Order: sequence, then structure tokens, then C-alpha cells
Amino acid sequence: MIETRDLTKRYGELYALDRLTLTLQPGDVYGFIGPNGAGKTTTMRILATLLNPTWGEASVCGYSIYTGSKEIRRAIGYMPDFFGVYDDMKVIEYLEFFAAAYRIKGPERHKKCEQVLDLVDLGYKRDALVTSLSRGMTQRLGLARVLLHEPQVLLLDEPASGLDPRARIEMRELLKELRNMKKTILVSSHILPELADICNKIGIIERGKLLFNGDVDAAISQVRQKHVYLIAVGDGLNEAAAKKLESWPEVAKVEFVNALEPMKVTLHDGQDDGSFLAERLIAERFKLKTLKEEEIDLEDVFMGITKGITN
Ligand SMILES: Nc1ncnc2c1ncn2[C@@H]1O[C@H](COP(=O)(O)OP(=O)(O)OP(=O)(O)O)[C@@H](O)[C@H]1O
Repeated sequence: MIETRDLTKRYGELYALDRLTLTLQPGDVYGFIGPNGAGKTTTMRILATLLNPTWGEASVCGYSIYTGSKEIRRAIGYMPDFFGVYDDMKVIEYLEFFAAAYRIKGPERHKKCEQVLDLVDLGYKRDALVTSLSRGMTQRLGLARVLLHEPQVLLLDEPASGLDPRARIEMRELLKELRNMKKTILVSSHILPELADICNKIGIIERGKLLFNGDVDAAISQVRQKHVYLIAVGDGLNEAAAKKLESWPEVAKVEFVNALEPMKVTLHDGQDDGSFLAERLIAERFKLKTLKEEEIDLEDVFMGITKGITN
């Protein structure tokens, strides 16, 4: 559905996009994640045929961005990160205006506008002025607008940016609904956890370079090279257990965060199965109260990949 190969955009010496290669299959929801200035908007604008790359290939729905811009524009819904709404226009008028631009005619036009309004839960704002809508509602209206012509592919540039937590959740629910409608979606964000649970694939981009391309679990295991376990034993014997643990060759280090929390036991590189810890502690007659692998925060994954740091 979307394919890019060595897609590159240069502004003078700056590589806004540096040999981006990725593929989205039909039905994929691809989270495009990167800090400000990473190249997300540049990618979306190239795919939407609004910007020419310096070199490289890209196609959407089988049409090349160089020769098929008319077809691509018909097949996609592109929601930019910032878009204007018109003063003195009601919500329904705004949609009718764009539906007319998409050449949706007669009763079908009205039906379509009502349908997309319902989908984004803005039916009750039909007669409100677009300028009176909150940021979250404006974003939902923007999404309604790009759904009017029933595109198969959606390019959504930071749809949740600037929204409060509640509006973010509503936007996420809406994206899930679009996913269930089998749309192919490229959605960008600078926050990984925001997209992790709705996307089947993610790409992490920084300074124009795709640093990671795959699923969320693969991103976690790329960052996690060392395995850390949280361990606590009963009868006030944590110190004694720590001494024992430190004597085992698989254990790299043991740390106490504070007296109330379990100790952190880090295994050596390549040691990814910690089940021996339970067996041996019990064999040493410690009463095991806690033993679990430390969860890795998705923010840490993002930071780890974008900075090339592994913990
Ligand atoms: N017209 C332009 N002229 C010069 N440099 C540009 C131009 N447009 C974008 N850039 C640069 O290209 C790089 C990528 O920008 P882009 O807007 O694609 O990033 P982004 O990932 O979408 O960031 P944000 O989250 O801030 O929107 C940035 O360094 C930006 O300053």
C-alpha cells in the first residue's frame, strides 16, 4: 500500500530525510515516531505528493509519487499537523464544502457528511461554528474531513498533538475504529506509548534516519540487552540473599533502591533467562516474596533507540 525506497530530502546541507525505506501492507497501522524535526512531516508531505523528494522512490496504492499524484490524492486522506479552519462557517458547512471539492454530489453529499460526523462523534456540534470548537474537536473535524471520500490510506501527522489527556484517549479510540475499518494508516507522534498499543508496526526516526523498523516487542528487545529482576525475600534476609546472589557467576550486580523496595538484580549480557534465581534462592532456604522481571518503560525504549543507548 505504501512503499518507499531510499527516499531522501535535502535542504542545502541538511538531510531532512535520509534514505528512508519502509513498507506498509494493506491494513497496517504504522506508528511513525520521532522527536521534533526528525523528518515525519517531510515524509508525509512527500507521500501526499505535496513535496518532491531530492531522490529515492515512493509509491502509494501502487502509484508512483512522480507520475501518479492525481490517483494518489484520490486514494489517500492526509491530515497535516496544522490546518486552518474557516471563520464564520458551521461544522456541517465546512464538511459540505470539502465534500463538494471531492465532487461528492446531491443527497449522497449530505449523507456522507452526517456519516463522518457521527464517526468522529461530532454530530451534536453540527451547527456550531468551527472556530468555537476545542482543539480536540477541531482535530476530530480535521479527521472527518479527510474521511469524506472514503480513502483506503490515511496519513495522519501528529493527530494527538496539543490535546489534553481525555482528548488524546478519544483520538486513540477513533484510530482504533479506523483500524477496524481496515484502513492502512501511517500515523506520526513524538510519543511512543501513545501509539504503541494501536500500531502493529512502528518506525523510529531521528534526524531523517530510520533507526528502527519493526514491532513494539522487537523495539524493546533491541534496547534491552541486560535483564533485570526485582527480588525480595522474607524474614529480613534481603542483605544475606544479596550476598548470595552476588556470588553467582550469572549475576552482574545487585542494588538496593531503598529498604522498602525489592533489590534490583542485573544479569550479565546474554543471560536472558532468570528462572535459575528462584530455584537457587529456594534451595538456599530463602523465602521468596518477590521475583519478577523489571518492566521496561516505552519512553526508555524510545530514548534508548534515538540516542543509540542501550541499558
Ligand atoms: N522548507 C524547509 N527548508 C529548510 N529546512 C526544512 C524545511 N522544511 C523542513 N525542514 C527541516 O527538515 C527537518 C525535518 O523536518 P520535519 O518537519 O519533517 O520534522 P518532523 O519530524 O515533522 O518534526 P515536528 O514533529 O516538529 O513536526 C527539520 O530539521 C526541519 O527544520
